Amino acid sequence: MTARIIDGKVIAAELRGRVADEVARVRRDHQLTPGLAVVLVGNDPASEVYVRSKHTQTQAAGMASFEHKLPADVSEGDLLVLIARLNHDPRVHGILVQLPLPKTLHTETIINAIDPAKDVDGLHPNNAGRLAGGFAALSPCTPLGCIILTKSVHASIEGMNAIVIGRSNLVGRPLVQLLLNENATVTIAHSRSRDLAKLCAQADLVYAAVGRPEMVRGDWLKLGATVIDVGINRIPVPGAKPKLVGDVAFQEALDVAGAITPVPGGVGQMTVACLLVNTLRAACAIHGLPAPAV
Ligand SMILES: NC(=O)C1=CN([C@@H]2O[C@H](COP(=O)(O)OP(=O)(O)OC[C@H]3O[C@@H](n4cnc5c(N)ncnc54)[C@H](OP(=O)(O)O)[C@@H]3O)[C@@H](O)[C@H]2O)C=CC1
Ligand SMILES: Nc1nc(=O)c2c([nH]1)NC[C@@H]1CN(c3ccc(C(=O)N[C@@H](CCC(=O)O)C(=O)O)cc3)C=[N+]21
Repeated sequence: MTARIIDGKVIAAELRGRVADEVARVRRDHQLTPGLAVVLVGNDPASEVYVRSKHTQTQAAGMASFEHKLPADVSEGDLLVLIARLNHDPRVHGILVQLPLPKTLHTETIINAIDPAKDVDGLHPNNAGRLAGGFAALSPCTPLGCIILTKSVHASIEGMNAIVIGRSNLVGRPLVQLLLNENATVTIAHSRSRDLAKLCAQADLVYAAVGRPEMVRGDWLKLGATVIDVGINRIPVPGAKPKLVGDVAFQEALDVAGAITPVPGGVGQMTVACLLVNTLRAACAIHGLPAPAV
């Protein structure tokens, strides 16, 4: 059996196209141009690639893009001043502070300072709490992308057994909440879990969000399982640019899974597309417009 490869590039491009159509509509009918501000502290090269692709795609969708690059030694006070300014800027509807922040900054203090209405990462406790309560919220982009990719395979995931490996605030935890909202049966695994292979063997849906290259092996998987690989691991290659690999041993999994996302070209593509969706949604909500049809 060879698994179907879920093409994140195609699905993300289609979603970005729908966002661009809706952006054109709100610009025309409501003179509203959604705007996204991205804050990058320090100059981690991997982060810069991601920030650049967000910038390009935001503009391609007809939205305004604002970039703020701050030195790694910026003070917490200065960063909080910038966030307050973005909170009050009427051109800005989405604020994303790239994580992780340098150790000298207190992440919780920074995230808490973002206006929850502009929190397109869904990390503010207001949004995280709303999601956990099953209420409407801005939800984190990567988990939203994981659900869309899953639904490209299964129209309904009600009653399916899902395992989420990883419990970070950015990925694992909110993904668990979204899966529960879809009526899946969810197992949450993490670094203290015992016998991951046995837990995976039960799962119709496997989500790997760990940050350990190729940790999930092919023989852990149930035959025909749908595998969504969130991991982005950069493996150094002498004399060449680093190779990207996921948290799943892709070649092994191909023989067992029913469908699988590649790295790159899978979840990462959806994260950026969903960021555009969240920015559009935030802009409409802030302006009292009905939720957009994406
Ligand atoms: N494709 C995309 O768009 C995105 C990709 N990523 C990638 O996804 C991966 C995860 O990111 P993120 O959630 O931010 O990472 P974190 O480091 O914040 O969280 C990793 C999670 O994995 C768990 N874990 C660590 N080691 C093991 C192990 N041996 N067995 C089981 N669980 C383990 C940790 O458990 P514990 O809680 O016990 O420490 C933790 O919950 C990374 O590769 C990251 O680059 C991240 C965001 C977006
Ligand atoms: N506040 C915050 N929110 C985030 O959502 C966030 C973050 N901080 N910090 C870093 C992680 C990582 N992340 C990625 C998003 C897209 C790709 C992506 O587009 N990947 C391409 C490849 C890119 C390449 O070639 O380098 C792909 O998988 O096809 C990767 C990684 C978002 N994160």
